[in-house]
Amino acid sequence: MTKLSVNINKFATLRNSRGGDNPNVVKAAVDAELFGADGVTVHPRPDERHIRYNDVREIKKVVRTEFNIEGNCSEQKFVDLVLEVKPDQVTLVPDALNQLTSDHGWNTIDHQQYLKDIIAVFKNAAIRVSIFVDPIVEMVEAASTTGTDRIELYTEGYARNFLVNKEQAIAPYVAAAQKAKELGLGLNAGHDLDLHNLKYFKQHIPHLDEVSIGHALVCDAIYLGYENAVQMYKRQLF
Ligand SMILES: CC(=O)[C@@H](O)[C@H](O)COP(=O)(O)O
Ligand SMILES: NCC(=O)COP(=O)(O)O
Repeated sequence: MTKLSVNINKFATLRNSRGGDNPNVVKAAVDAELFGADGVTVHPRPDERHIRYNDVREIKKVVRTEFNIEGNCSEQKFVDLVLEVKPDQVTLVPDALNQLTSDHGWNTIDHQQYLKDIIAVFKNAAIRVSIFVDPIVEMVEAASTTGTDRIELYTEGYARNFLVNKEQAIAPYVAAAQKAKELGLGLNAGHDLDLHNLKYFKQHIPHLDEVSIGHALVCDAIYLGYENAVQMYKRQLF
């Protein structure tokens, strides 16, 4: 079974646009689970432009499935938050400061020692670790030496190329996923997955543990309703 973790960052973006508490992000987490999600993801950024650090603490209190916190571990504030909140999973993403959204995976070869050290910090706190990587076999191989439990394949390239040539788009992901399986790494995926491209991804990579989806799911929820949107995404994963 591939789990659907709903990324609720975009609820926070909407809330912050008016400065009040509508929509409430804790309710967005509770409802994601109520509507069938298998997990909740948040990605706090240093400027707190969407999910705030304090939201993460409040959301942790209500999540009954799996809580995944993504972010940049070069920020000590992020490391401290994760160690305090103790989610089920932390996903380490090599974002630059003020980046609009995540746009690349780790260079697991150049940053191998750094990753080993920081992953050990989270593993010592009994938090499962996943690292964000591009679909490159060599990066997956080096990831497997860092002590990470899982990798998350960065799927923006897949989503973009899917519209042009889906066979070509999926090919590097199949190769990276096979390598991860061979090396005993768990496998997550995310970024720009949507109702058009998700089923094909899952069909070609059946041993996928989890997808985290936010932007497209929240956009679909505007037209379809939140409950419908969550359930439609779930159905793509059967
Ligand atoms: C790592 C990743 O792909 C997601 O966390 C995505 O970047 C969402 O972050 P934003 O909501 O800030 O775009
Ligand atoms: N890890 C990816 C994620 O949480 C959501 O990415 P997106 O669906 O908002 O592009």
